[in-house]
Amino acid sequence: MRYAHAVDEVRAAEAALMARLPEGTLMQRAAAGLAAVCAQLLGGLYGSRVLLLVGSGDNGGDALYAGARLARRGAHVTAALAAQKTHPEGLADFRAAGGRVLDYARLESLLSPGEGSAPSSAARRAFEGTDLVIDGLTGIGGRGALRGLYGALVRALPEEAAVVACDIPSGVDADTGEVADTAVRADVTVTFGTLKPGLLIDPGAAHAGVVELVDIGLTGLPEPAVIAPATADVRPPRPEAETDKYRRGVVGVIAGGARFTGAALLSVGAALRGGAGMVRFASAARVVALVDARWPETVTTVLPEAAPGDDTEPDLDAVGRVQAWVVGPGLGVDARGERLVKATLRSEVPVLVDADGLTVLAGLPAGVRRALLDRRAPTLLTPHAGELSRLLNVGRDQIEARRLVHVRAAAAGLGVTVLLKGSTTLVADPGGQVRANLTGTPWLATAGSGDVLSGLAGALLAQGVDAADAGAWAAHLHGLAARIAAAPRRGLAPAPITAEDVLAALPEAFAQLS
Ligand SMILES: NC(=O)C1=CN([C@@H]2O[C@H](COP(=O)(O)OP(=O)(O)OC[C@H]3O[C@@H](n4cnc5c(N)ncnc54)[C@H](O)[C@@H]3O)[C@@H](O)[C@H]2O)[C@@H](O)CC1
Ligand SMILES: [K+]
Repeated sequence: MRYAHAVDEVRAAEAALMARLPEGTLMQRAAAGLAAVCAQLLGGLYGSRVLLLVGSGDNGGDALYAGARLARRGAHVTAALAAQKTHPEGLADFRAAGGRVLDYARLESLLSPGEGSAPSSAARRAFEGTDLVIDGLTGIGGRGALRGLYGALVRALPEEAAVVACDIPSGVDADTGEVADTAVRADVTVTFGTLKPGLLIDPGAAHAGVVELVDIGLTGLPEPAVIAPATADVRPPRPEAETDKYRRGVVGVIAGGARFTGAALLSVGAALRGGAGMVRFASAARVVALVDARWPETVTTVLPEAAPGDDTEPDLDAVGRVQAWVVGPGLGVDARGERLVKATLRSEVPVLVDADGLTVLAGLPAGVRRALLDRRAPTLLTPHAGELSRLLNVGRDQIEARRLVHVRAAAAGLGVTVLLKGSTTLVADPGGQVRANLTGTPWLATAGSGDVLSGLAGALLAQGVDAADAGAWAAHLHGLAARIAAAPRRGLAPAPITAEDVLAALPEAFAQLS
């Protein structure tokens, strides 16, 4: 499990600790950890060329002290001072260790653009041959787009050098993972005390590379703002010898309609492979026939079409007893879809609403929606950014840029658990805790993969897993399955996959759980 804390929480814990320790102790601990990771990456330090990017705050101080440690062990270290004033004691130590300083004025002239925003050839020449860059421009104090020389410096970095970010890649918002404009792309981020949410959530996570946590002795941190389960933390119930199919959990899937049938097939398949004892499926006759043919182990029910104008609630009792409902994939957003979404939400078992089911919810008057979602049993909504945009009435771009903020707002505002799909899938509880999934892969961005996720999470809900774990564990397994499908053998380059491939790889993903 990886834990991340918000910046305010880190600062409060650091302040309490600093008050008890001699001045500068924490920074020395941070710098020692940073230097150790850099030394390991470089292999031999002697004669290696290291470039420090030094900003105006303590993040720059960490980089200067770490640079001094590397210089004392024989590395050629240059500090590019991107601010007029940098950490004075750190700079003095760096100079005393024999470090070379590229001061602000010199850096400014090196970076003064030739054409457009491309780095000047002078900067390229100056940085040529660098083995390793240590990014100490901004850490948890960074706000908004990189200003002054920072952005130009980051854009002028030599491509061949390894990049180690100090605490968080500069340009990434530590609390949200937002990247306003330019941000450092690190191979490794060495972070101190605890992870920051921006290291776990895209787009920030994609800039962080491998995240190494250095213990600086922080204690008294509150409950983490974001947690990221590891594979060992994913523990779906295992059937025991005496478990029968009903006790393992029965999932009811209501999916597919006049236009879409594939979504129903994928969702049912994933529910079957997700460990449920039985899957019941209900839909229009045409979809039921397809499900019967593809998944004969499913118990199916044809839902009669309502006559125009007839808004009596569908009889879900006719489908049989279930321990959780999955409603929405390919359902359609017409009156039929609306009646089915309402009927499942009025039941007393956990409900997962996905895809068209979410669009239906978004279209309901707020009061009706609130009443439907005010239920005792767990409710899990699984939107992608577009569906969440409709639910929150916020632009899709806004959601993509600030995923953490919006998934939390949705869970708190709707009073249910919300799983936001995307490059980093996030699952938020109404209470504010968020789980981030680290197994995602861009190969998952393929039609139908969300239908697989909904069936899988539904199967976990039916087995009694709570909504936040069901969402997070399903996302984890789904990501593992996609990776297995994309690169089935070690050493193979990943290849494009379909949702069917993800479905087929689910048993192997389960096999990786301890
Ligand atoms: N507080 C502590 O106890 C410890 C802090 N440590 C380091 O200190 C860092 C936090 O230091 P600070 O609070 O000084 O903050 P930072 O060094 O992260 O950044 C703050 C400085 O950067 C400038 N700045 C912010 N956003 C900018 C932008 N977009 N463009 C250009 N300039 C920008 C601000 O004006 C300010 O001068 C941590 O990330 C960590 O690296 C470590 O030494 C461990 C101990
Ligand atoms: K940094």
